[in-house]
Amino acid sequence: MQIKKYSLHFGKRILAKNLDVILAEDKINIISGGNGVGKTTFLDFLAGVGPKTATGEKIGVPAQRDIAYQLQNIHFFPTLTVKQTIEMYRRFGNSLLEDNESFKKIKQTVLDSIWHLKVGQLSGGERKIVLTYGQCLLNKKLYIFDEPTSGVDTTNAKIILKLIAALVVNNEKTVVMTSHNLDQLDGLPFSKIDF
Ligand SMILES: Nc1ncnc2c1ncn2[C@@H]1O[C@H](COP(=O)(O)OP(=O)(O)OP(=O)(O)O)[C@@H](O)[C@H]1O
Repeated sequence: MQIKKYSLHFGKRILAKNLDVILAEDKINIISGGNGVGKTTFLDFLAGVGPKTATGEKIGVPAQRDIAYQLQNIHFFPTLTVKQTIEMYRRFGNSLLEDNESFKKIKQTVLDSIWHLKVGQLSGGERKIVLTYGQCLLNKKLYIFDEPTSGVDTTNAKIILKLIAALVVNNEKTVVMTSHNLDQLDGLPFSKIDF
């Protein structure tokens, strides 16, 4: 997948001009850069929900129905239990993926102990883990995550990233995410795109 001549401006403020971005198919693509450089807006553009002032030619980017996009500040049904939430994702997605070691591990170490709690009762980090687990179950071609590990402790961040890596390694999906913490990606296949 490739974006040619990506440009973004807000009024007179130019954030990107004619950038060419190639997305690796076999690695997690990390959009990296300081606060406010336009990382989230690029993800919005990729997902087809960006502002009109974000433009560029998308080559090989799938249709919106084949894209899973997890926003940074997740809003979800607080009265559903974790079990109900995951079961909903299972219906939409590919529950066979749960046989993967990373899925099993996160289920056992995190999800099982909160399985019957309501999403509204969870901590911010726990909520993120539940929803990232669900997103990874979806059967899409392109997965976009905006800072999936922010607010998550180091141990759980590693587990989440392994889950995301399983999409590219075992499942041949394209993954794009933003992160301010590249150290967490040590040992995982990733390719950095600087903004
Ligand atoms: N609708 C808008 N009108 C004007 N400026 C905007 C609008 N939306 C975003 N911006 C500005 O564009 C810049 C890029 O925003 P964006 O959310 O893409 O940054 P980011 O790189 O993801 O930052 P962070 O790392 O802090 O999340 C910011 O300075 C933001 O204030």
